[in-house]
Amino acid sequence: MVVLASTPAVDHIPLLRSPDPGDYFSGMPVVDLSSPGAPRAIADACERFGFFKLVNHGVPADTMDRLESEAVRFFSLPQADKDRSGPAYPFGYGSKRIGLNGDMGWLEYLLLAVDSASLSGACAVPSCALFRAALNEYIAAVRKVAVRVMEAMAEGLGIAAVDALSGMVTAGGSDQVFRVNHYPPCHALQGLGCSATGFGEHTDPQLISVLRSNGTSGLQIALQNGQWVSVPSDRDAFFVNVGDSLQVLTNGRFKSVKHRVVANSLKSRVSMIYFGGPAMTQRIAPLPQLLGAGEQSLYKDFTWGEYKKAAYNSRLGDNRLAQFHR
Ligand SMILES: C=C1C[C@]23C[C@@]1(O)CC[C@H]2[C@@]12CC[C@H](O)[C@@](C)(C(=O)O1)[C@H]2[C@@H]3C(=O)O
Ligand SMILES: O=C(O)CCC(=O)C(=O)O
Ligand SMILES: [Fe+2]
Repeated sequence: MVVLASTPAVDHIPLLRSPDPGDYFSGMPVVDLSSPGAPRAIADACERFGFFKLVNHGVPADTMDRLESEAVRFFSLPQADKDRSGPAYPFGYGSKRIGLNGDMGWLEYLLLAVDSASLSGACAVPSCALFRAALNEYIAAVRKVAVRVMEAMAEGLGIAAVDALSGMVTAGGSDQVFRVNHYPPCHALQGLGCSATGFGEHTDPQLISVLRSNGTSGLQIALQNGQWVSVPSDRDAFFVNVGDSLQVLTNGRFKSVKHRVVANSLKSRVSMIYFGGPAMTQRIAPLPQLLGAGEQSLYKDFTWGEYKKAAYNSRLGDNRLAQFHR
């Protein structure tokens, strides 16, 4: 991190040295979901990086574009109108503050509850009918992709029950969240050789996160050796993250990937992310089918409800799983 005499606009936002363009992720696994080799390729990418790019996923470009343009329209509203959709917690519009424990980023966002395959009936935000329709269409589609990916993960891991993982997000009471992030350009830092932190480094607590962004890069992931690399944007693809809970279910075989977003000084970034979490009472422990003879769980026993509570009491960059290690 760099310390600069910052401008008032970015006061309280951590600054990062601009990524070296040479640090683009050249070894990115790209998985074709329509190919017979997808299960093995997905499992391999989750073991090596906890992250991969997904193509040929079958979600029409229109579905993605419609939501993107409705989101852009929403984030262009006057601040007072957007604030009427707040606060962010438990669900709603938020700006710069992330979580409830003092984290800040150069972004604004909508955090939304998902109920089976659409926005939760109780979720009044956003109030615009077109935006809600675009959200519901997109959420239904991305959730299907998440289910297909989790089925492929189970197959790639050699588990006979195809729904061993996906069943956790399709079960009644599963805890699914949807988030739309907008990172405005951070003009104040143009030419200064550093960038504002859009979304600070963290791992996602859930099982799986499926992200789609516009054509503005900014997402970075940490490789297993600790090196940060930038993920080139691709508006036609999804990017899939392994979350903490999936790392535990696989007893550490799949890696929960550390990631962050760096704001661009010239262009806005819009991302939409589906987070697949299980029901609050779901026990999070290594699947017995994955434990070799005599192999013990690396983790203490806990439920998703217990883990979520601990996660929401933690700071963004904390190693949340550490307290659950045996
Ligand atoms: C600082 C925080 C924000 C977060 C809750 C937390 O206390 C730690 C985990 C964060 C995270 C990361 C992934 C998702 O964006 C998110 C919605 C989630 O489930 O966990 C956020 C939380 C948030 O923004 O509220
Ligand atoms: O907005 C992005 O590109 C990623 C944000 C993220 O990691 C998150 O919301 O958990
Ligand atoms: Fe994340």
